[in-house]
Amino acid sequence: MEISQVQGWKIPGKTTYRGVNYHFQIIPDLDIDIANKWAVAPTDVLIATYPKSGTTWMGSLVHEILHDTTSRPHFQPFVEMNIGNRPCASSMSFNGFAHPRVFKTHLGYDFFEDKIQKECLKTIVVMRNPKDVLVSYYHMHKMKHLNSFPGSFHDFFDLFKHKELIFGDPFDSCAKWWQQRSSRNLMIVKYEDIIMDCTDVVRKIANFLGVPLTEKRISEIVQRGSFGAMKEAYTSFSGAIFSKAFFRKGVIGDWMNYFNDEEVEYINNMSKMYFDPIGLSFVDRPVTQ
Ligand SMILES: Nc1ncnc2c1ncn2[C@@H]1O[C@H](COP(=O)(O)OS(=O)(=O)O)[C@@H](OP(=O)(O)O)[C@H]1O
Repeated sequence: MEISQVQGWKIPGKTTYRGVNYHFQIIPDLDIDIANKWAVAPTDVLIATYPKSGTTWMGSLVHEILHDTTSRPHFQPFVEMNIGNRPCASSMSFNGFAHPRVFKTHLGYDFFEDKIQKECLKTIVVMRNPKDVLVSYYHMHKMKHLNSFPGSFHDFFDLFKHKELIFGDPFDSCAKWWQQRSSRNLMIVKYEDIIMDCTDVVRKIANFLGVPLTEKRISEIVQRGSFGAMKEAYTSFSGAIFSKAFFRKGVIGDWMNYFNDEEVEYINNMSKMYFDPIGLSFVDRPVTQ
């Protein structure tokens, strides 16, 4: 399929702001209001990601660390958009949630700079290797709620090359967050590290959030955060279709089943350009331990 044909495909309600595409559910006064409406409480936590990088997973781990709950699944509101029937945080003026409140966002660092640097908003950023992100994002676009993207993975890759993806370019997003990695209130976690050693990641997050956890509780959180356990909980609550959007394969390296040689070369060059100079790298193949 030609890219021109795929470009005829309509991203539902696409709106563009400062050269980046956003989704229709995003509130229109995006530029000023989202962060401004938010009176940050000292215990608030923001989980920031480029889509398909492990947002739901981190949301669940953080919720369990903070709230010590046994009920599931947990849904944290997105700052900028409604998911299903759940209102976005800004439409509720960030009130009405149990403290400590946990919010999610796919927006970039620029939107939250003041909140993080001046108001000490604790922020956990999850990043994932962009190759697997693109494959996961492609599968999400195949779904009905994103107008069932009609093209192949290669067509989707072209949208990425043309900087047409919703929420912009994964390289831009990761590079901007990574450059802030020494900020006191910011913690960056790589999806691949959670896969490889979830216990260590849970311990570090608990430490960052100032929550003491017993070893028993840590292992419970890790077990409840496993792909199988989470998928089961979400499927029984929301049905298989919804659950498939957020729990598809959950592995490192699925990109190898989709990328052609040119795409591998293109994306490796992007990594050289964006990530090498700032010392950011990702594991992008399964690691045998
Ligand atoms: N517990 C656990 N373990 C391993 N992997 C997991 C887990 N939970 C979610 N996932 C994988 O994360 C991908 C979805 O990312 P997001 O939650 O960020 O999606 S979204 O942006 O909120 O739509 C999606 O990746 P892919 O499987 O590659 O599509 C999910 O399967």
